[in-house]
Amino acid sequence: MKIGCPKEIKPQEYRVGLTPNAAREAVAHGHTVLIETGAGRGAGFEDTDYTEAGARILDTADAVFAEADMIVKVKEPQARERKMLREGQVLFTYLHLAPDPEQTHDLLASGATCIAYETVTDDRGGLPLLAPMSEVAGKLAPQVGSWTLQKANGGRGVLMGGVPGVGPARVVVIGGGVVGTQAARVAAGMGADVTVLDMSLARLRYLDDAFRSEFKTAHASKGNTADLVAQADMVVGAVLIPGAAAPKLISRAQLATMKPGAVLVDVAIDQGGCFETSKATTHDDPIYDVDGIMHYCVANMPGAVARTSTIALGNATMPFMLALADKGWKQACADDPHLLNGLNVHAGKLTYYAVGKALGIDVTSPQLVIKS
Ligand SMILES: NC(=O)C1=CN([C@@H]2O[C@H](COP(=O)(O)OP(=O)(O)OC[C@H]3O[C@@H](n4cnc5c(N)ncnc54)[C@H](O)[C@@H]3O)[C@@H](O)[C@H]2O)C=CC1
Ligand SMILES: CC(=O)C(=O)O
Ligand SMILES: [Mg+2]
Repeated sequence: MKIGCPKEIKPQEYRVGLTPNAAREAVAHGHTVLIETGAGRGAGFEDTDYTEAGARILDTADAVFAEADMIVKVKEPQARERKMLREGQVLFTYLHLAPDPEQTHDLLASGATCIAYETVTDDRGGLPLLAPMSEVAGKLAPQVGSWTLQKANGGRGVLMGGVPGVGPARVVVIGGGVVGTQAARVAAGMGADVTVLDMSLARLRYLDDAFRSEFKTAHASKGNTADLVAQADMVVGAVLIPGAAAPKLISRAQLATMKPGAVLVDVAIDQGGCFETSKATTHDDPIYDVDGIMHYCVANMPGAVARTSTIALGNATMPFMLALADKGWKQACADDPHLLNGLNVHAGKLTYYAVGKALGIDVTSPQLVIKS
């Protein structure tokens, strides 16, 4: 199979879909690997690293899309990339379709087969291709949130760890999954007073067992959430219902109950955001103010630490990329129900129920699609 990897074109996105190590493995499996020139540079990989791994360098994204049977990327395809997709081609990348009707319609129109990293599952109920980027974004959240809390950035002017005689910042994390756990650990490590809210009692039990000395837990009832948010200096939004649009957990009216200059970091923004006032921002212009509350809503946070993120993502995607290339997408998905859960679009049909529900589009069962 010909596997193509274009340079990412989303603003300030420096990750790349294939590392030289992944390219080397694919070549060892008998595949041809096509890399757009400069695709890896932002993550510290030169064209020569790829040619030494046995890949071929092409001059343009158009050439990569035209020749490749499968495109491996990081971010959801941008409008220009969507025009280059074609029937029969496989796209393997993050998609986040539920909050993105335009992208969904373009992918359906392309006729391509689109497998979303974020809905591939594993045996333990996890999301193995989302987890590494959630670990990164979770660790970044208190870092960017503490920067936003600084006075010059519109924040409250509160230091995360406080100083002797002055208490620490209060940080509330809503959603105690991968992002939430990492965010809570880093915020606690910075000396903040941290509480993690989750709907799942099983998850709260686990967090309490593992991290009781570092942070507190609370059930994410509306009342608890409202009380804690009103006292918070920083709130991190980290909830997920896989593949679905994020539930809105803080309304605009609630902002008036918060401390002026408090900070909302909405990591769940890639699924539409979990605060009513969230709208996606970029690394170029990451923060904005609504009613005196500072919002940070960058939808590709891990792009800021592109080298760490690229290597972590590549470690996770490699076995799935190789299965898709070795067996073809249909057989690979038939053999692995977890990979089949990643199938969101095939030949003009939507195949993921939570996306169909969010966008009001009919869904065809992925099991039916692989039998056809
Ligand atoms: N902005 C960015 O750059 C990035 C965003 N993300 C996003 O971060 C979000 C969280 O991802 P993960 O931590 O990997 O998900 P996860 O599945 O590990 O954790 C989500 C948690 O939210 C909880 N939850 C669901 N509904 C809730 C509610 N109404 N109230 C309280 N808790 C609730 C679940 O019980 C679960 O523990 C996702 O939307 C993901 O796509 C991930 C990486 C990068
Ligand atoms: C998960 C995701 O959307 C990202 O890493 O950018
Ligand atoms: Mg994202």
